[in-house]
Amino acid sequence: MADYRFPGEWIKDDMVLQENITSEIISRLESFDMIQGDVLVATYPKTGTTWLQELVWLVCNNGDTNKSRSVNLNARIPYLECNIGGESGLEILQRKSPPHLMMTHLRSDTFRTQIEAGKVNIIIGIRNPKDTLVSFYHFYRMNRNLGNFKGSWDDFFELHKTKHILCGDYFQWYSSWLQYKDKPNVLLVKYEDMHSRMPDIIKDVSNFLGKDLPQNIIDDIVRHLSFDNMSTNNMVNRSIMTTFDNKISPFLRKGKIGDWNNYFSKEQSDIIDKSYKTIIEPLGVTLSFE
Ligand SMILES: Nc1ncnc2c1ncn2[C@@H]1O[C@H](COP(=O)(O)OS(=O)(=O)O)[C@@H](OP(=O)(O)O)[C@H]1O
Repeated sequence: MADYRFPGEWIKDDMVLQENITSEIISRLESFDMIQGDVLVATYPKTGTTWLQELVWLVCNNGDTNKSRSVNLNARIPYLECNIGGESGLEILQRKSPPHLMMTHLRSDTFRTQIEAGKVNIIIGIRNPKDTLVSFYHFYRMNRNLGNFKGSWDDFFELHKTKHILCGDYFQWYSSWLQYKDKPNVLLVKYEDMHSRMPDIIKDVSNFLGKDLPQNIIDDIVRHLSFDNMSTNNMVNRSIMTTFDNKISPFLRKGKIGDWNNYFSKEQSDIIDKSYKTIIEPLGVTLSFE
């Protein structure tokens, strides 16, 4: 098999991070003061981050779909550790007045002090690992920064098995965050629930953040968040990002549950099932795969 591993300088604390995510940004994040009312969306890549960010922003902004259609999502909920266009999400955030809405793909270790202080509201997004990995595989293919990954699905699966994947191993990542899931300032949102009962999820997020939205606004948000609407909305579909080649695979690709059935062998599926049963379920979390 060809060597698809990343260069050594991309590895920090046993986790692969893009080279522009520097140790300096990470140490600044460790000491960043998060205050009452701030909201941190924490997700492993490809678990519905964008979908959840858009939902959270709309809940916090009284369902203002006009504004969300005219301002890029990265400007509304900065991606803390990522350096886009010469500045990190943290720098973008610091120009805004609080309360701060922010997103991270880092494991919880970086934010231990802020989590334990209990002020920031944390929303952890999760999706079943099989669909997550398939989505990640296509993301690697369309991402110019990742050399438009040329390997096969099997090659990609092997990379994940050796944990040599952006943001590290799915299971390790969720072990780090799910230990906090029962804290009062933490809410867990499942991608599959956003599919099956979006109005309830909007209400759960609203209650968690102390917002009370009328039914007509909830209905507007549900419509705005449909896959068809988001795929054609340039403020969320990442079509303006030059690092992504949407012709290879669109950022909003299929948006389905169970697409993994088209990729996984029985052996690959068994490997993921085993980790799911030994790592995720004992943490009190069950996920839908179909
Ligand atoms: N509205 C809506 N409905 C259903 N599914 C949606 C929606 N918005 C985003 N998605 C799907 O989420 C996947 C992208 O995940 P992320 O946003 O976490 O990607 S990233 O980490 O920010 O790069 C990616 O999944 P796949 O289609 O399976 O690749 C997106 O299609």
